[in-house]
Amino acid sequence: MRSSGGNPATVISGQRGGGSLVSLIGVTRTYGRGNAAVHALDGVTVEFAAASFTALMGPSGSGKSTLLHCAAGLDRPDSGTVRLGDAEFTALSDRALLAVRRARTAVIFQDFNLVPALTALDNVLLPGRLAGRRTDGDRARELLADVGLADRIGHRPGELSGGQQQRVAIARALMHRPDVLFADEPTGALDTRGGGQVLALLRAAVDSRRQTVVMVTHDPRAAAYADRVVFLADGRIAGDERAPDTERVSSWLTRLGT
Ligand SMILES: Nc1ncnc2c1ncn2[C@@H]1O[C@H](COP(=O)(O)OP(=O)(O)OP(=O)(O)O)[C@@H](O)[C@H]1O
Repeated sequence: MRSSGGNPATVISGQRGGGSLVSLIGVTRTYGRGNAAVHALDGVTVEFAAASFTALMGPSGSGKSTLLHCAAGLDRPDSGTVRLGDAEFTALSDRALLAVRRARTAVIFQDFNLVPALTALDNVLLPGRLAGRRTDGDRARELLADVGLADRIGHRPGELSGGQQQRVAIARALMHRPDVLFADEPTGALDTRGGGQVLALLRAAVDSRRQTVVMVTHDPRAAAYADRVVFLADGRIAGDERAPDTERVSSWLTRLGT
């Protein structure tokens, strides 16, 4: 086990796969001011290697979602640096950041974020249409088949189970071949079977497509699909576990008071 108190000089690197793809150095994010200030991230330094699967865990309010959002460029830190490859998010204009995010990242949320009026196929095609990219229906159908939904492409979200909806969201996320998939409790609303299918797809994105996955989860069984678990407590890195298993992750969480 290794840990860092968030010292910017100590970069916790994500081994496995290639070198570091995503890095945060000395990142702080504070909400509110004065006595009401909440230090959601308090000097976090961490790297995520290319083609690796990392789970972010920790007690409620420890800063997991804030870290994910800063790493994904959805939120801007107050200080510190966030990089994706050679793109320094913290130095980019909003417009340039959006362009990098659209090209190289995808985000999967707990509540799927599908458009209820659109079919599975049209949901998968929508981000490309909004970004003005060429529509590739064959690829969308292929991805829906890959996630086990070949016979559901014409169904709307309301006609699909939670697990099926999340698999549509994964097909949508994979459409533009992102380097990094950020997932915020992607199995939080699913039963064990549906959650297992989603986690297997995220694992396959890393193993077969060489993509990088960073996932917030509260579930030690979900974390066991990852190569590594980074633990947060009070906005700081509290631990870093390689090749995690359910038991070790659970004992970490007990120690952190979860
Ligand atoms: N928009 C906001 N305004 C004010 N405070 C916020 C905001 N977003 C997050 N916070 C606070 O920052 C801290 C970290 O929040 P964050 O959502 O990152 O934690 P988390 O570990 O993901 O929690 P959970 O497991 O409950 O989802 C919390 O104390 C939270 O209340």
